Amino acid sequence: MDVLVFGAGSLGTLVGALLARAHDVTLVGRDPHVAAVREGGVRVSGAVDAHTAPAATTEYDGSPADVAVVTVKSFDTAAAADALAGGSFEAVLSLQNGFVEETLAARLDAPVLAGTATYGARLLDPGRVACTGVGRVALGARRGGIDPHAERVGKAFRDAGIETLVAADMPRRRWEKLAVNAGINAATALARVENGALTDDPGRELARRAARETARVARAEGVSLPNRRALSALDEVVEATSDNRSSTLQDVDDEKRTEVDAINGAVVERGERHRLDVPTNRTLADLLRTWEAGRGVREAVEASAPTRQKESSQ
Ligand SMILES: NC(=O)C1=CN([C@@H]2O[C@H](COP(=O)(O)OP(=O)(O)OC[C@H]3O[C@@H](n4cnc5c(N)ncnc54)[C@H](OP(=O)(O)O)[C@@H]3O)[C@@H](O)[C@H]2O)C=CC1
Ligand SMILES: CC(C)(CO)C(=O)C(=O)O
Repeated sequence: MDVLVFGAGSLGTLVGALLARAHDVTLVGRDPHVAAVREGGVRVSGAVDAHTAPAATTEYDGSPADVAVVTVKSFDTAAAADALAGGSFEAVLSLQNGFVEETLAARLDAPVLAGTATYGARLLDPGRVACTGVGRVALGARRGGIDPHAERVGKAFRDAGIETLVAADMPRRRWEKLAVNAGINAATALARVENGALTDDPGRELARRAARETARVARAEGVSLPNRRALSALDEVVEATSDNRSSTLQDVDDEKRTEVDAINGAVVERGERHRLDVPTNRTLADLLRTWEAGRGVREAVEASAPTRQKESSQ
Protein backbone atom coordinates (compact mmCIF):
# COMPACT_ATOMS: atom_id res chain seq x y z
CA MET A 1 0.00 0.00 0.00
CA ASP A 2 1.24 3.53 -0.81
CA VAL A 3 0.92 5.75 2.27
CA LEU A 4 1.42 9.50 2.57
CA VAL A 5 1.91 10.86 6.10
CA PHE A 6 1.25 14.59 6.14
CA GLY A 7 2.74 16.25 9.22
CA ALA A 8 5.90 14.30 10.04
CA GLY A 9 6.44 15.53 13.54
CA SER A 10 6.29 13.29 16.60
CA LEU A 11 3.24 11.16 15.91
CA GLY A 12 3.51 11.28 12.12
CA THR A 13 7.15 10.17 12.15
CA LEU A 14 6.43 7.31 14.57
CA VAL A 15 3.40 6.06 12.63
CA GLY A 16 5.11 6.59 9.26
CA ALA A 17 8.25 4.76 10.34
CA LEU A 18 6.23 1.81 11.63
CA LEU A 19 4.06 1.70 8.49
CA ALA A 20 7.27 1.66 6.43
CA ARG A 21 7.92 -1.83 7.84
CA ALA A 22 5.25 -3.12 5.45
CA HIS A 23 4.35 -0.36 2.99
CA ASP A 24 5.74 2.34 0.73
CA VAL A 25 5.60 5.48 2.86
CA THR A 26 6.30 9.13 2.14
CA LEU A 27 6.59 11.60 5.01
CA VAL A 28 5.78 15.27 4.49
CA GLY A 29 7.49 17.39 7.10
CA ARG A 30 10.09 20.04 7.71
CA ASP A 31 13.84 20.31 7.35
CA PRO A 32 16.23 19.41 8.96
CA HIS A 33 14.13 16.39 9.95
CA VAL A 34 13.24 15.57 6.31
CA ALA A 35 16.88 15.87 5.23
CA ALA A 36 17.94 13.52 8.04
CA VAL A 37 15.27 10.98 7.08
CA ARG A 38 16.42 11.09 3.47
CA GLU A 39 20.00 10.57 4.63
CA GLY A 40 19.61 7.84 7.19
CA GLY A 41 15.95 6.86 7.55
CA VAL A 42 14.03 7.01 10.83
CA ARG A 43 15.34 5.47 14.05
CA VAL A 44 12.55 4.59 16.47
CA SER A 45 13.52 4.05 20.12
CA GLY A 46 11.78 3.68 23.47
CA ALA A 47 8.85 1.28 23.71
CA VAL A 48 9.39 0.20 20.11
CA ASP A 49 12.73 -0.39 18.36
CA ALA A 50 12.82 0.06 14.59
CA HIS A 51 14.88 1.61 11.81
CA THR A 52 13.10 2.14 8.52
CA ALA A 53 13.59 4.27 5.42
CA PRO A 54 10.41 6.05 4.32
CA ALA A 55 10.71 8.64 1.60
CA ALA A 56 10.50 12.22 2.86
CA THR A 57 9.79 15.64 1.41
CA THR A 58 9.01 19.14 2.60
CA GLU A 59 6.48 19.79 -0.15
CA TYR A 60 3.74 17.38 -1.20
CA ASP A 61 3.94 17.09 -5.00
CA GLY A 62 0.42 15.79 -5.63
CA SER A 63 1.48 12.17 -6.18
CA PRO A 64 -1.38 9.75 -5.60
CA ALA A 65 -1.43 7.39 -2.62
CA ASP A 66 -3.79 4.76 -1.31
CA VAL A 67 -4.15 6.59 1.99
CA ALA A 68 -3.12 9.98 3.35
CA VAL A 69 -2.60 10.01 7.13
CA VAL A 70 -2.90 13.52 8.58
CA THR A 71 -0.85 14.22 11.71
CA VAL A 72 -0.47 17.97 11.85
CA LYS A 73 -1.60 19.89 14.94
CA SER A 74 -5.32 20.66 14.88
CA PHE A 75 -4.81 24.35 14.02
CA ASP A 76 -2.88 23.36 10.87
CA THR A 77 -5.63 21.12 9.52
CA ALA A 78 -7.10 23.53 6.96
CA ALA A 79 -3.66 24.36 5.55
CA ALA A 80 -2.86 20.63 5.38
CA ALA A 81 -6.14 19.97 3.56
CA ASP A 82 -5.37 22.74 1.08
CA ALA A 83 -1.96 21.18 0.40
CA LEU A 84 -3.52 17.73 -0.08
CA ALA A 85 -6.40 18.95 -2.25
CA GLY A 86 -4.45 18.28 -5.48
CA GLY A 87 -3.80 14.67 -4.55
CA SER A 88 -5.75 11.47 -5.23
CA PHE A 89 -6.36 9.08 -2.33
CA GLU A 90 -8.60 6.08 -1.66
CA ALA A 91 -9.04 7.43 1.86
CA VAL A 92 -7.77 10.10 4.26
CA LEU A 93 -7.22 9.25 7.94
CA SER A 94 -6.80 11.84 10.70
CA LEU A 95 -4.99 10.78 13.88
CA GLN A 96 -5.20 14.25 15.36
CA ASN A 97 -6.79 15.47 18.56
CA GLY A 98 -10.00 17.45 18.16
CA PHE A 99 -12.90 17.36 15.71
CA VAL A 100 -10.85 18.13 12.61
CA GLU A 101 -12.27 15.51 10.25
CA GLU A 102 -15.02 17.87 9.13
CA THR A 103 -12.37 20.44 8.14
CA LEU A 104 -10.66 17.79 6.00
CA ALA A 105 -13.91 16.50 4.52
CA ALA A 106 -14.95 20.01 3.48
CA ARG A 107 -11.79 20.38 1.39
CA LEU A 108 -10.99 16.87 0.12
CA ASP A 109 -12.89 14.54 -2.23
CA ALA A 110 -11.64 11.31 -0.67
CA PRO A 111 -13.55 9.62 2.18
CA VAL A 112 -12.22 10.96 5.50
CA LEU A 113 -11.84 8.42 8.29
CA ALA A 114 -11.79 9.38 11.96
CA GLY A 115 -8.93 8.10 14.06
CA THR A 116 -7.63 8.29 17.60
CA ALA A 117 -4.14 7.36 18.67
CA THR A 118 -3.02 6.60 22.19
CA TYR A 119 0.56 5.81 21.20
CA GLY A 120 2.97 8.29 22.73
CA ALA A 121 5.55 9.83 20.40
CA ARG A 122 8.26 12.43 20.86
CA LEU A 123 10.59 13.67 18.11
CA LEU A 124 14.06 13.59 19.67
CA ASP A 125 16.31 14.89 16.88
CA PRO A 126 16.12 15.03 13.10
CA GLY A 127 15.64 11.42 12.02
CA ARG A 128 14.99 10.10 15.54
CA VAL A 129 11.67 9.55 17.29
CA ALA A 130 10.88 7.95 20.64
CA CYS A 131 7.81 5.84 21.22
CA THR A 132 6.96 6.93 24.76
CA GLY A 133 4.11 4.45 25.08
CA VAL A 134 2.51 1.70 23.01
CA GLY A 135 -1.17 2.45 22.76
CA ARG A 136 -3.66 1.77 20.05
CA VAL A 137 -5.01 3.36 16.90
CA ALA A 138 -8.79 3.23 16.58
CA LEU A 139 -10.18 4.18 13.19
CA GLY A 140 -13.42 4.08 11.29
CA ALA A 141 -16.11 6.01 9.48
CA ARG A 142 -16.29 9.44 11.09
CA ARG A 143 -20.09 9.19 11.38
CA GLY A 144 -19.98 5.57 12.54
CA GLY A 145 -20.86 2.29 10.89
CA ILE A 146 -18.92 -0.25 8.86
CA ASP A 147 -16.66 1.20 6.16
CA PRO A 148 -14.65 -0.82 3.57
CA HIS A 149 -11.97 1.87 3.44
CA ALA A 150 -11.54 1.63 7.19
CA GLU A 151 -11.21 -2.14 6.98
CA ARG A 152 -8.49 -1.79 4.31
CA VAL A 153 -6.56 0.92 6.17
CA GLY A 154 -6.90 -0.97 9.44
CA LYS A 155 -5.44 -4.10 7.84
CA ALA A 156 -2.54 -2.06 6.49
CA PHE A 157 -1.84 -0.72 9.98
CA ARG A 158 -2.04 -4.18 11.54
CA ASP A 159 0.19 -5.64 8.79
CA ALA A 160 2.80 -3.08 9.90
CA GLY A 161 2.53 -4.22 13.52
CA ILE A 162 0.57 -1.23 14.79
CA GLU A 163 -2.05 -2.04 17.45
CA THR A 164 -5.20 -1.14 15.55
CA LEU A 165 -8.95 -1.40 16.08
CA VAL A 166 -11.40 -0.81 13.24
CA ALA A 167 -14.43 0.61 15.06
CA ALA A 168 -18.02 1.25 13.99
CA ASP A 169 -18.58 3.75 16.82
CA MET A 170 -16.03 6.44 16.07
CA PRO A 171 -18.40 9.34 17.04
CA ARG A 172 -18.43 8.00 20.62
CA ARG A 173 -14.73 7.23 20.59
CA ARG A 174 -13.88 10.73 19.36
CA TRP A 175 -15.90 12.28 22.19
CA GLU A 176 -14.43 9.85 24.70
CA LYS A 177 -10.91 10.85 23.59
CA LEU A 178 -11.95 14.51 23.82
CA ALA A 179 -13.19 13.94 27.38
CA VAL A 180 -9.81 12.41 28.24
CA ASN A 181 -7.87 15.26 26.66
CA ALA A 182 -10.19 17.88 28.21
CA GLY A 183 -9.48 16.34 31.61
CA ILE A 184 -5.72 15.81 31.25
CA ASN A 185 -4.09 18.24 28.86
CA ALA A 186 -4.84 21.72 30.21
CA ALA A 187 -4.64 20.74 33.87
CA THR A 188 -1.22 19.09 33.50
CA ALA A 189 0.07 21.93 31.32
CA LEU A 190 -1.02 24.68 33.70
CA ALA A 191 0.18 22.80 36.80
CA ARG A 192 3.37 21.72 35.00
CA VAL A 193 2.95 18.09 36.08
CA GLU A 194 2.99 14.64 34.48
CA ASN A 195 -0.31 12.93 33.84
CA GLY A 196 0.04 10.78 36.97
CA ALA A 197 -0.42 13.85 39.18
CA LEU A 198 -4.12 13.61 38.30
CA THR A 199 -4.38 10.34 40.22
CA ASP A 200 -5.03 12.22 43.45
CA ASP A 201 -7.15 15.21 44.42
CA PRO A 202 -7.38 18.10 43.76
CA GLY A 203 -6.12 17.26 40.25
CA ARG A 204 -8.26 14.13 39.97
CA GLU A 205 -11.53 15.92 40.68
CA LEU A 206 -10.56 18.82 38.41
CA ALA A 207 -9.97 16.40 35.55
CA ARG A 208 -13.18 14.53 36.32
CA ARG A 209 -15.22 17.74 36.27
CA ALA A 210 -13.86 18.60 32.83
CA ALA A 211 -14.52 15.07 31.56
CA ARG A 212 -18.06 15.02 32.94
CA GLU A 213 -18.83 18.36 31.27
CA THR A 214 -17.50 16.97 27.99
CA ALA A 215 -19.67 13.85 28.24
CA ARG A 216 -22.71 16.05 28.89
CA VAL A 217 -22.01 18.06 25.73
CA ALA A 218 -21.51 14.82 23.80
CA ARG A 219 -24.97 13.66 24.85
CA ALA A 220 -26.44 17.02 23.83
CA GLU A 221 -24.83 16.42 20.42
CA GLY A 222 -26.64 13.08 20.19
CA VAL A 223 -23.66 10.90 21.07
CA SER A 224 -24.22 8.30 23.78
CA LEU A 225 -21.32 8.88 26.19
CA PRO A 226 -22.32 8.15 29.82
CA ASN A 227 -20.33 9.95 32.52
CA ARG A 228 -19.10 6.65 33.91
CA ARG A 229 -17.62 5.70 30.52
CA ALA A 230 -15.83 9.04 30.14
CA LEU A 231 -14.50 8.85 33.70
CA SER A 232 -13.28 5.26 33.36
CA ALA A 233 -11.50 6.20 30.11
CA LEU A 234 -9.91 9.15 31.93
CA ASP A 235 -8.74 6.94 34.80
CA GLU A 236 -7.35 4.34 32.39
CA VAL A 237 -5.33 6.90 30.43
CA VAL A 238 -4.04 8.71 33.53
CA GLU A 239 -2.78 5.37 34.83
CA ALA A 240 -1.40 4.17 31.49
CA THR A 241 0.41 7.46 30.77
CA SER A 242 1.26 8.45 34.35
CA ASP A 243 4.89 9.31 33.49
CA ASN A 244 3.92 11.18 30.30
CA ARG A 245 4.13 14.90 29.87
CA SER A 246 0.90 15.60 27.97
CA SER A 247 1.21 17.08 24.51
CA THR A 248 -0.11 20.39 25.86
CA LEU A 249 2.49 20.43 28.64
CA GLN A 250 5.13 19.71 25.98
CA ASP A 251 3.83 22.64 23.93
CA VAL A 252 4.02 24.90 27.01
CA ASP A 253 7.52 23.60 27.80
CA ASP A 254 8.54 24.40 24.21
CA GLU A 255 6.77 27.79 24.25
CA LYS A 256 4.60 26.66 21.32
CA ARG A 257 0.93 27.17 20.50
CA THR A 258 -1.28 24.55 22.16
CA GLU A 259 -4.36 22.70 20.91
CA VAL A 260 -6.59 24.28 23.55
CA ASP A 261 -9.09 25.45 20.92
CA ALA A 262 -9.60 21.90 19.67
CA ILE A 263 -9.88 20.48 23.19
CA ASN A 264 -11.36 22.56 26.04
CA GLY A 265 -12.29 25.32 23.60
CA ALA A 266 -14.24 22.82 21.50
CA VAL A 267 -16.20 21.68 24.56
CA VAL A 268 -17.09 25.30 25.34
CA GLU A 269 -18.04 26.07 21.72
CA ARG A 270 -20.16 22.93 21.31
CA GLY A 271 -21.71 23.48 24.77
CA GLU A 272 -22.78 26.97 23.79
CA ARG A 273 -24.70 25.52 20.84
CA HIS A 274 -26.86 23.71 23.41
CA ARG A 275 -26.87 26.45 26.06
CA LEU A 276 -24.85 24.20 28.36
CA ASP A 277 -22.60 25.81 30.95
CA VAL A 278 -19.20 24.10 31.14
CA PRO A 279 -17.35 26.24 33.73
CA THR A 280 -14.35 23.95 34.22
CA ASN A 281 -13.58 23.69 30.52
CA ARG A 282 -14.17 27.41 30.09
CA THR A 283 -11.76 28.27 32.91
CA LEU A 284 -9.10 25.86 31.64
CA ALA A 285 -9.43 27.23 28.10
CA ASP A 286 -9.25 30.84 29.31
CA LEU A 287 -6.17 30.13 31.41
CA LEU A 288 -4.31 28.40 28.58
CA ARG A 289 -5.26 31.11 26.08
CA THR A 290 -4.04 33.70 28.61
CA TRP A 291 -0.72 31.89 28.73
CA GLU A 292 -0.60 31.78 24.89
CA ALA A 293 -1.36 35.50 24.69
CA GLY A 294 1.31 36.26 27.28
CA ARG A 295 3.86 34.35 25.24
CA GLY A 296 2.63 35.56 21.84
CA VAL A 297 2.73 32.01 20.56
CA ARG A 298 -0.57 32.17 18.70
CA GLU A 299 0.44 35.16 16.63
CA ALA A 300 3.82 33.55 15.91
CA VAL A 301 2.11 30.54 14.37
CA GLU A 302 -0.27 32.60 12.25
CA ALA A 303 2.49 34.94 11.12
CA SER A 304 4.65 32.01 9.99
CA ALA A 305 1.93 30.50 7.80
CA PRO A 306 -0.89 32.93 6.96
CA THR A 307 -2.88 30.10 5.38
CA ARG A 308 -2.96 28.38 8.74
CA GLN A 309 -6.44 27.82 9.94
CA LYS A 310 -8.06 30.33 12.23
CA GLU A 311 -8.93 27.73 14.81
CA SER A 312 -12.34 26.25 14.57
CA SER A 313 -13.73 23.27 16.32
CA GLN A 314 -16.05 22.25 13.50
N1 LIG B 1 2.70 13.18 19.92
C1 LIG B 1 1.86 12.29 20.47
O1 LIG B 1 2.24 11.44 21.31
C2 LIG B 1 0.41 12.30 20.09
C3 LIG B 1 -0.11 13.28 19.26
N2 LIG B 1 -1.46 13.23 18.95
C4 LIG B 1 -2.03 14.26 18.06
O2 LIG B 1 -1.40 14.19 16.79
C5 LIG B 1 -1.29 15.50 16.22
C6 LIG B 1 0.17 15.80 15.95
O3 LIG B 1 0.83 15.83 17.19
P1 LIG B 1 2.44 15.87 17.25
O4 LIG B 1 3.00 14.88 16.30
O5 LIG B 1 2.81 15.78 18.69
O6 LIG B 1 2.73 17.35 16.71
P2 LIG B 1 4.07 17.88 16.00
O7 LIG B 1 4.01 19.37 16.06
O8 LIG B 1 5.25 17.16 16.56
O9 LIG B 1 3.91 17.36 14.49
C7 LIG B 1 3.25 18.06 13.47
C8 LIG B 1 4.28 18.32 12.39
O10 LIG B 1 3.64 18.71 11.17
C9 LIG B 1 4.43 19.74 10.60
N3 LIG B 1 3.64 20.48 9.62
C10 LIG B 1 2.55 21.25 9.84
N4 LIG B 1 2.10 21.75 8.67
C11 LIG B 1 2.94 21.28 7.70
C12 LIG B 1 3.02 21.45 6.28
N5 LIG B 1 2.11 22.20 5.64
N6 LIG B 1 4.01 20.83 5.60
C13 LIG B 1 4.92 20.09 6.26
N7 LIG B 1 4.91 19.86 7.60
C14 LIG B 1 3.92 20.48 8.30
C15 LIG B 1 4.85 20.57 11.80
O11 LIG B 1 5.90 21.44 11.49
P3 LIG B 1 5.87 22.96 12.12
O12 LIG B 1 5.69 22.81 13.60
O13 LIG B 1 7.19 23.52 11.72
O14 LIG B 1 4.71 23.63 11.45
C16 LIG B 1 5.25 19.44 12.75
O15 LIG B 1 6.58 19.04 12.51
C17 LIG B 1 -1.91 16.46 17.25
O16 LIG B 1 -3.28 16.71 16.95
C18 LIG B 1 -1.80 15.68 18.55
O17 LIG B 1 -2.79 16.08 19.49
C19 LIG B 1 -2.31 12.25 19.38
C20 LIG B 1 -1.82 11.27 20.20
C21 LIG B 1 -0.47 11.24 20.64
C1 LIG C 1 -3.77 10.78 25.99
C2 LIG C 1 -2.84 11.95 26.22
C3 LIG C 1 -3.36 12.87 27.28
C4 LIG C 1 -1.53 11.34 26.66
O1 LIG C 1 -0.68 12.29 27.23
C5 LIG C 1 -2.74 12.74 24.92
O2 LIG C 1 -3.40 12.41 23.96
C6 LIG C 1 -1.92 13.98 24.83
O3 LIG C 1 -0.99 14.16 25.61
O4 LIG C 1 -2.29 14.79 23.94
